[in-house]
Amino acid sequence: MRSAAVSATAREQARTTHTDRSPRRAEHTDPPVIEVSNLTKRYGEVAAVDDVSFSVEQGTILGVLGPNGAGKTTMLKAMLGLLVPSDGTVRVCGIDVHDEPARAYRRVGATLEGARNIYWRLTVRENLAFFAGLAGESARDPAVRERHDSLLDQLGLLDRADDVVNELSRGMKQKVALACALARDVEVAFLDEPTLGLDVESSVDLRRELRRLADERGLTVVLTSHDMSVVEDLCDRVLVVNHGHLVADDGVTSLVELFRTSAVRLVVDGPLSVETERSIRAAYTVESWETDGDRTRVLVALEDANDLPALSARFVEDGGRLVSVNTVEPDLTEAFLQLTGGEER
Ligand SMILES: Nc1ncnc2c1ncn2[C@@H]1O[C@H](COP(=O)(O)OP(=O)(O)OP(=O)(O)O)[C@@H](O)[C@H]1O
Repeated sequence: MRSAAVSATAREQARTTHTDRSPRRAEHTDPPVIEVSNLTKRYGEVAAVDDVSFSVEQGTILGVLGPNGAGKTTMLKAMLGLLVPSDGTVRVCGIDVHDEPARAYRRVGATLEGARNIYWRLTVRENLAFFAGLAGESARDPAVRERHDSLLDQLGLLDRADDVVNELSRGMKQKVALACALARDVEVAFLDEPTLGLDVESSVDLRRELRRLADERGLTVVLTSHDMSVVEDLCDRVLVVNHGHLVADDGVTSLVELFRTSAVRLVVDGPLSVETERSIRAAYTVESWETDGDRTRVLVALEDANDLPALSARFVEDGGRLVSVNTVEPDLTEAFLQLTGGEER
């Protein structure tokens, strides 16, 4: 993966390019399922969420990315009506979540703190029945029972359905929490870090199930994640949040496309004079240059692949030997680092 060294121009480009290019958006004519308008939440001097607006169409899986402390959880809580915003409004299924939280809540499932909100002394199936019951649904209703069985099956929990949650592993508890969020016939699911703590297989099961629910039932999903592979693999659209601001709102492919410039990693053994280094740095965008004994590793941003032979030739003109040349394609992780300034927080 590339460093964020050449990111200034790309970041500027990204900041001025964001908004509304969800591939699904153009296909829809229905009103959006979620409408967030000028949402702001301040804690004293800190604006955890700062004047954020966006809307989400039915059946979209929306990923919310951002470094630690960017404002993702605050945004999710405000969207769920769990905290009072300093400014702005949130409508879910046309209902203002702050004016009518109970009515909005009936349409929504959520997991916010892993498996902490489920009942560890009840069995898996009893938990699902309880959460469905909150919306007036009965687990004796064959349609509800079928939904629960399907969820448990897809998440690999069917054979543990009658076990007390307390006896399950941490990852399984996490999956039960997700099943509970979807136990009612909800239209929107808000999932904070849904794959955290899941093994690879469980994470894949969960992604598959969310995709199925979005495609077959039109479930709209908003999830936060620090796992780029989950977002890249699952989400139709990505919001990138930094310091409470929306810095990007786009499809995964389009976000990666913003940083289309490829990089080339060259490893050279042998001499490389100071003059050669200077002339390469003057002619190309060198992102990193590391020398370790006789070996030099260099990362160069290259706009045009046709420049590669000339670049390689520059590295061997002092008599060195080219050990390897690899192109490095941009991915969502790189796009994220560039959009957020590559900050480790
Ligand atoms: N109850 C609170 N009181 C004061 N400040 C808060 C409170 N909740 C959040 N904050 C601040 O708001 C900012 C955003 O926090 P938030 O938890 O929304 O970030 P996040 O993007 O979810 O982070 P992480 O990825 O670490 O979970 C941070 O600066 C945080 O310290």
